[in-house]
This record gives sequence, C-alpha cells and structure tokens, in this order.
Amino acid sequence: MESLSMTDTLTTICANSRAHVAMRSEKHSLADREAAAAAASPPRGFIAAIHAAHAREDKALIAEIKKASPSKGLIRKDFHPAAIARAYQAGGATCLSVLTEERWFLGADNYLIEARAACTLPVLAKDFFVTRWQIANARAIGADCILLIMAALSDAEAIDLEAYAHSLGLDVLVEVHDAAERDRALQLKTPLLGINNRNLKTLNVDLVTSFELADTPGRTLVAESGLSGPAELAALQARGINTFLIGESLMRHSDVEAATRALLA
Ligand SMILES: O=P(O)(O)OC[C@@H](O)[C@@H](O)c1c[nH]c2ccccc12
Repeated sequence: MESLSMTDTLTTICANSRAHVAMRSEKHSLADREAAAAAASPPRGFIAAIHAAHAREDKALIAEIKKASPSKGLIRKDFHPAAIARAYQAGGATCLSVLTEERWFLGADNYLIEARAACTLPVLAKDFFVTRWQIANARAIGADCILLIMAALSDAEAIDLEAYAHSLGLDVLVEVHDAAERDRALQLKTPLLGINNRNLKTLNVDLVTSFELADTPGRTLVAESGLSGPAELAALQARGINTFLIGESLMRHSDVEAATRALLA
C-alpha cells in the first residue's frame, strides 16, 4: 500500500479514481453497468433503517469494514468481510459501510458483495464518487447507498450525481467538514448529512467539527471518523446527533461483535 505525503490527499485520490474509471469502463461501459444495476438485488433502505432505529429511540450505527487507510496504514490483518459483516449485525449495527477504494484503503468491490451477502443490513459503498460510472457500478454490485463528498465536487456535480443515484434507487450520504460545505450540501435533496471529523485534505481528526455543525436543522446528521467510546457518542447525542459512522476503532478489536455491542450499550 502507498502512503500519501502530499497535502491535498483528496485531490490525489479523486484524480486516481477518474483514471481508474477510465480504465475499467473500457471493459464495462456505462450502459453495461446500468443494465447490471437494473438487474441487481433490490435496494435495502439505508436511510429508512436509520430512521427506524431513531423511531425506537435507539442510536444508529453505520459500522465500517475497512482494511487500511492512508493515515493509519494496515488496520486489520485477518480481514474477512463476510465474518465482520455478521459480527457487526449480531452486535447491533444498523447499517454497514464498506470501503471499495483500492489504492489507499485496500478496498474492493468484492468486499462489498461478500459483506452484503452475509447479512441483511443496508450497505454504503464508501468510495470517492466523482463519475456516474462509479455510481451505476455501486448499484450493480449491490450497494444501497453512496457517499458524495462536497469537498471533492462542485455544486453542479453534486446535484447531478445525487439525481443520478436517486434514479437508480440509491440513497445518498452527503459528507461535509465545515460550515461552507454544509451550506452547499443543503442544496441536495438527501436528508442524510455526514459531518466528517477528519479533514480529507490534511487527514487530521477533530471532534469539534461535529459539535460545530450539530445545530444544522432539517437533516439527519451522522458524526463520522475518529469515534471510539460510548462517552464520545453520549456527548454527541447530547447535541442531537444520533447516528455514528465508525470503522477503525471497531476493526481493531479481535471480537468485533462484542466491541460493537459494548459501544452501543
Ligand atoms: O475509521 P474511522 O476513523 O472510524 O472513520 C470511519 C469513516 O468516517 C471514514 O472511513 C471516512 C469518512 N469519510 C470518508 C471518505 C472516504 C474514505 C473514508 C472516509
């Protein structure tokens, strides 16, 4: 795996994603991916599952399957997506997130396919979506939701990609990490707004980001990145955030099911 030393990590990863899509689309055209998307297993409601947890007065956990990251390198050696998916579901997770980005997160489409087949939870394809091809491909492999990162997209691109995702039956999680991106994201239709505590340009994590944006009205807020303990979740819940996207701290436990249960207790 490569490490990223440049300051603008996000630009580098997105440029690589575009090049990768250009290569893959020679083998499978957009029309091919759209046909596969239309034939894919019907979407499991991702946002509906989160809202159902809230209706039960539960917090909602989006549990992430992640082998490595540019900031931490290899996170877990014995990496079996199906087993981790089952452990997350047994431990009480509401939804899954599966990294599919190959070069820096060591993800793969197959990990999403294996994880989704092993459980009944809705699954977020966690990647750097900058083209329609990637979105059609995500639905084709079974994804129920995709991620749109405002820092990587113009307003027009974000609006276009969201409409395209919705046309394929996908839910959308839009991700921001400051007030300016949040304001831009409010132009989108999706109710699901992720606040990433990790600045994707510098890779630094600061939970203050979630606290600062916690008063955004009219959206289901998701606190993302750098979360590890029940006390942090309680502090965020006190500010009205009841949905959490957590990867690394759970993936580092040998007993993922017990760790998930303990976190949600
Ligand atoms: O492993 P963590 O620190 O719990 O973070 C999970 C998730 O928030 C993080 O993987 C993430 C959030 N937004 C992203 C965008 C791309 C890649 C990864 C991410």
